[in-house]
Formats: sequence, C-alpha cells, structure tokens
Amino acid sequence: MFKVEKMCVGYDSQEEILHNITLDLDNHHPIGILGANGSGKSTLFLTLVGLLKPSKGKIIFGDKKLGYSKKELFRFRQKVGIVFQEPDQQIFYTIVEDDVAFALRNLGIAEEEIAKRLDVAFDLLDIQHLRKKTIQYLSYGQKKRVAIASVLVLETEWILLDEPTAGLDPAGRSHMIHIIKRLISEGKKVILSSHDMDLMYDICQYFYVLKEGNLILEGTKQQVFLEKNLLLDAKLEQPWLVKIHQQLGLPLYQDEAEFSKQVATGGKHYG
Ligand SMILES: Nc1ncnc2c1ncn2[C@@H]1O[C@H](COP(=O)(O)OP(=O)(O)OP(=O)(O)O)[C@@H](O)[C@H]1O
Repeated sequence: MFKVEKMCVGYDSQEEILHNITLDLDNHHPIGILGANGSGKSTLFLTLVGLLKPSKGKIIFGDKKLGYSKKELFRFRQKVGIVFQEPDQQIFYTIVEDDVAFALRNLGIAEEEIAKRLDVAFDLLDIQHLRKKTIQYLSYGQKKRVAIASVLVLETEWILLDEPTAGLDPAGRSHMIHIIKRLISEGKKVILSSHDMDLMYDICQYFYVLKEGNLILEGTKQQVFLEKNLLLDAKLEQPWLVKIHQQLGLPLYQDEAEFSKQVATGGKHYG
C-alpha cells in the first residue's frame, strides 16, 4: 500500500507549499503528477521519498505510517527510488560506473551481483559505452540516463521520475519515453511528474493535477484531459491528441499509436 492522507508540506514553518494532499498510489499504474512550474511537483516527490517531512497528515507505505528514523527511511528507500529533475543532484563519483555502483557498495552487495546489475541497467539505458567516462564531461541527456541507472540498480519496486524529459532534445525525449515504457513493461511501479502533457498522456493511466500546491483534479485520461478549463486554470494545455478529439469529434484515443491505427484503417469509429 502506498497512500498519502491529508498531507501538508513546507520547507520551513513559515510557508506551506503543499496543502491537504490525498493520493492513492496503488491503483492505475503508471501515475502522472501534472502541474505548471512551481505548482509543487518536486516538493511532492521529495516528500514521497521521505526527504521532506509533512507538517500535517501522513504517508502510508505497506500498511504502516512512514517513520522518519534512519532505519525506517533506509528500509523505505529499498522500495521507493527517485530520479531527480537535475541529474547533478544525484551524482557523487567522477566515473560513471563508480557512481552507479556507489549505493550498492554502501549496501554491502557482492561485486559479482553489482557487475550483473550494472550490465542490465547500462544495456537498458544504452550507456554501456559511457561506463568508464568522466561524468562531468557527459551531455545533459547522458547524465540523466546515468542518474536513472543509479536508481535502477537498486531494484526498487517503485521509481519516481521528476520531469524526466526536461532539458532533452527531441531525440533524447523519444529515447527517454522508450526507456520509461520499458521500465513499465518490466513491472516497475512508475510515478512521473511533468508539464509535458503529450508525454504524460502517452505514458500514464491515472493523473493528479496540482495548482499552487493544491490538488485540483484527479482521474483517468477521460476524467482529466477533457477538463479543458480546469487544466487552463492550472496553466496546463490539453495534449494534442485530446485537442484533435475535441475539435473533430473523434473518440478519445488511448495514445498516438491507437490514433494512427484508426486513421490508417479509415477511422471506422469516427462520428
Ligand atoms: N528548497 C526550497 N526552499 C523553499 N521553497 C522552495 C524550495 N524548493 C521549492 N520551493 C518553493 O516551492 C514551490 C513549489 O516548487 P516545486 O519545485 O515543488 O514546483 P514544481 O512543480 O516542481 O516546479 P517546476 O516545474 O518548475 O520544477 C515554489 O514556490 C518554490 O519556490
């Protein structure tokens, strides 16, 4: 069980950033947290992994209220991993493979097992060729993939990805989408945060929309993306596929692939 109940969060006691947030993260994977700049997505993620402590409310994980002792957080982080928006926030070592192995060595995992996990992660992220490189000289997109690798090797049940495509060029963005879809198909429970509406529509099944630290909308694709005015109010746009649906009266397709298939087969469901 992974739930959030009536949670308020601030960085200090003066200003509350998240207000009365309730989330049920167990159903409808993958989950998308939508919100404009400054709406509180990163703050929510920091709280979901126990780096920030709610001033009110609670997080429930596996039937228990999350505790904040070192021991409890250590155990929790074996289950829930986070990839920060800025890769530099989670890079500690100079050489890629040392950095990715860092947490595993801290956990006392055998070198043979570490080598195996690194290989799997490097293959998945297509960064085998970077393993001996100095991280400092990598491109932003390459650093992002290294940051994901360092979380993947922990083999957590959950992965939180904060703005995974921010700062990537179109090729980097497509590659990142491919990586996220692979993670999902391999059974990871993924929570994404982004204001990239097309990406979120394509990947996620259930959505929470934040506006100025308040949860203003939640639901499935149908329930969230047809709420044009609420989305605009949250400074978000409808995904292009939804705009087409509304402008042409087409059915709301699950994703681009379904849309293309319908168009190619003569759109038998139109009108
Ligand atoms: N370390 C901090 N100390 C104090 N306030 C902070 C801190 N980090 C973020 N904030 C404030 O919290 C609010 C929410 O910021 P947050 O980074 O969570 O939003 P976001 O939705 O992730 O934005 P973005 O899309 O720009 O990354 C903002 O008003 C921001 O100024």
